[in-house]
Amino acid sequence: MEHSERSFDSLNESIHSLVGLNTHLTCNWVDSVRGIIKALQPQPSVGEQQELQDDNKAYENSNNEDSGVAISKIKGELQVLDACIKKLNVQRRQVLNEFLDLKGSIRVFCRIRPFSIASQKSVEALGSNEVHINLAENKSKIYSFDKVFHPSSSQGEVFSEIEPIIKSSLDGYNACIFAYGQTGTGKTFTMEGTEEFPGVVPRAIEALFKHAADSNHAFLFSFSMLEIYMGYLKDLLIPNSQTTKPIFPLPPCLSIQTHPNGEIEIENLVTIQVNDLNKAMRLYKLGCGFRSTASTNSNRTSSRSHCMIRISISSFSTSERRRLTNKLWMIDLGGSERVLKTKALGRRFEEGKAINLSLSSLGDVIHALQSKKRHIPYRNSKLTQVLKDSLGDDSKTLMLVHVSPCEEDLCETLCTLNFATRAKRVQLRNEESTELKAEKEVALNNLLQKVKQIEYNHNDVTQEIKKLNEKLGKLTVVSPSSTEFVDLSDVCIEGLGSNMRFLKNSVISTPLADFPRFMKPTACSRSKSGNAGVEIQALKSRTSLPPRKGIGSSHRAESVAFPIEGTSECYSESSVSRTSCLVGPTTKFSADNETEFSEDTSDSDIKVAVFAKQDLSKRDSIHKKFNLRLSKKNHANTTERVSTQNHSKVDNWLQLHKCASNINMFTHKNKRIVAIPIPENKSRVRGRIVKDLHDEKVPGKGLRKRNVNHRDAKSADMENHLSSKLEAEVNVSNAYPAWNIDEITINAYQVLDSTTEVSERGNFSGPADLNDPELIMPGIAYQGRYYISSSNVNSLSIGLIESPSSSKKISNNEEMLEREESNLENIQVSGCVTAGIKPCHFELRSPSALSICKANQMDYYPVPKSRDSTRTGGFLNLLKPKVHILYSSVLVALGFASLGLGHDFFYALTL
Ligand SMILES: Nc1ncnc2c1ncn2[C@@H]1O[C@H](COP(=O)(O)OP(=O)(O)OP(=O)(O)O)[C@@H](O)[C@H]1O
Repeated sequence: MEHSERSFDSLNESIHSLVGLNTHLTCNWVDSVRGIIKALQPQPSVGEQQELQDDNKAYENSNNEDSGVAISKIKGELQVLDACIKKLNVQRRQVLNEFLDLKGSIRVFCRIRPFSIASQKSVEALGSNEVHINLAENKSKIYSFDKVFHPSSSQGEVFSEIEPIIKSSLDGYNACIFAYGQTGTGKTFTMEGTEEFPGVVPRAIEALFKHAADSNHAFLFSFSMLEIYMGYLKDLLIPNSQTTKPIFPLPPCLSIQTHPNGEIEIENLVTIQVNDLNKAMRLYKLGCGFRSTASTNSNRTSSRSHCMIRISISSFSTSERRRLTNKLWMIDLGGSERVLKTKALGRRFEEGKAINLSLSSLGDVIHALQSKKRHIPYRNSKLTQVLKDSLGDDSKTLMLVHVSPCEEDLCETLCTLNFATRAKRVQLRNEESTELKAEKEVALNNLLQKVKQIEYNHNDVTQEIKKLNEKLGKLTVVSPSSTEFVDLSDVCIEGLGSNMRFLKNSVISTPLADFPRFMKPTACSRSKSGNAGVEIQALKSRTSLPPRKGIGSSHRAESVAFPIEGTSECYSESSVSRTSCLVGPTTKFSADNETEFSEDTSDSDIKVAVFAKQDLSKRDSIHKKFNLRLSKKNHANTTERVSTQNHSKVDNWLQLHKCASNINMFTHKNKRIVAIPIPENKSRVRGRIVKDLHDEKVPGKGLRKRNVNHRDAKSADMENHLSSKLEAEVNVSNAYPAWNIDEITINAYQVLDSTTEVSERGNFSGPADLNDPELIMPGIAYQGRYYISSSNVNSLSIGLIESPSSSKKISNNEEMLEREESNLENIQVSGCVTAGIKPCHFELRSPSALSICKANQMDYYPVPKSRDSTRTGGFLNLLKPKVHILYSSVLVALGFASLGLGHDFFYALTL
């Protein structure tokens, strides 16, 4: 009370201050206001306070009880609804499957390209199922298809017919969508489309993400893209030689492997997990950019290969899916063409031949499948080998046949329709009775209605579940959805594991001896293509591997996938060497080291990889390292983290391509030489960063240091890169006498791969191989012969180190010193490299990098550069004063002639 009285005493003062009369608000003022407010509230007595606390407790308890009941009630309802959803999913899958089966497991659609006015029309669509062909004046033929698209049909209409197959693929069925047809009839337009009219592939990707989001299951999509060009598989997510700036070393070749359970995997194919539509689209565009296309007589941008997009879908609700992981293939086949008509020559001719051959093999396979033949000739082409597990009874196949309406293409149109006839027993109009047709139509309609009804119910139930989850979220601190997530996280672990089934399967111990000899390897298959760079690594590492006999138990793996440090989460099936070249020196794996191949070259395309136990554990640990295990706790966060991880990884992959596009490549005598860009502002020298030295004047020495920019490096490399065995003899001599060289260093570099060079260049600038004392030459050594013999060396650099007076280190593989122009001609370093039995000699104008790049380039000799150029430089220097005198004399003569000034004046000018 006393307190309140005191407060009231100061009320007057406080009110003054409140209305602004008191300009300085002091602590006292604040206290007094607080006191007034407190005093105005009636203070409960001790008894009252106790009562209030009891009331609160009781209220809280009753509240807790109520909410507890409500929560358990909602949970019960959720369980019922969940069961209902599962039931609906199963029903939908069954009905959709029935519907697709009735339509035929191999369905053929026909799309007629818009008519060009210049020619006569001979092909027309009749209704939505028939194509009418005018053969001659009184002759015509009608073909029936599952669906015929008129020339005016939109991309959306086409896709709406394809969408059930996309849905079916989410149910775990393997599916193949082909675009087949004569060249220039619109296959690429249908599949890829344009910005304005997106085709089947972008729409399918979008639909996959949409349906996956609508469903209550977690899906995992992995994206791969390859092409079959002239019978060779090429990864379209890796730049290749067809594109302007390929990476180096060449990516390892792709090979087709058959799992004992019949599944097909493509070894070394880059597979990237995509969690988001945009990223998937970006990858798709990236792949499209690397396709082999060329201008032909029939099409300005003719696809010269089969382009194959594979989306692997994994989901974790095992009971409702046909498979845990299934594949959706979308294939833009190369255009069939009559070589005589297209008048293709040379390479175009070969490409056309290869395309026609593989198309014919595809026709054979589909025909054999349709006729239920015992032997299906999958092995006749790479295309059918790759699709072996996705073509067949248990898969959905859709052939989108494209025809031209023009009369001049009639012959090709008939060929295309004959192909379609083989693919599906396309009946001529009268062969199928109208009654039968009508019955089928009714049945199809009924099934379609059923599917729609089920989907409608499904949506209702999903909405209900969402509402209940929201309610539950409000009632509980720990969101009920997190419990859902916990379940999901379990599934995720299972699913991820299953997606990477190779790891699980790999646990099945299979003694090496169990494999027949023909499954083993081959020097030939290894050296087949693209593995030259890897080969060195393989050879090197082989020494460190335990002898083969010692491998007691090894593990069979159909494919191996693991995420790569610092790059995309790319599941490169067995693509260990490829990925290591993307990652850097720390992640060194080589498939070749770890894989047993077949020795039968004819069987080298289909092989079973056998991995050593220790390697699997290595990969396993990588899986762990990269958080592929999701913890139950904080799953919501984890999911988010995983998804952002994936996103960033796709970004990394795309980023990597940007880097790769900066890698320049040029050829000399059919050998590939790579010049890798050096960052302009800084470069690493022996582990420390050296600032840009461009045009920096070194006091007192008259020297200019500069970083070798990319162009310089390129030209220098071009001229100085030598072939070699990994044995080199270097003779450094004739150094410029005025340059007090104290030390000559010869550094051997172990260039692992292009990425290593790009990112870790500095780390390799030390004397690399490093235990060899001959590699570093201390003391004065103007001349000498040094022998470098090491299997680990694939790049050398000569460096000259100045006397302690200047104590400037002036060389590095990346950093060259050049004299002032006037001195350039005097600096010479000559080297001699023994390449096999043929020694070759070269000279460098400056003490720049001398690189010996790559093995297996025995016949590659340097272009002598320096002698000519230095001579030219020296000659010019000699000429200079004479030219000057000549010039002055002319001036003098002109002066006399025109101005008539005195002789002495002009003479002085010449001095
Ligand atoms: N339905 C269509 N609507 C509009 N333009 C089309 C349609 N079909 C094809 N075209 C156009 O015809 C040209 C050739 O098409 P496209 O390149 O897709 O043929 P293709 O069958 O893939 O040929 P190739 O087998 O030689 O690769 C393109 O310019 C394309 O835009």
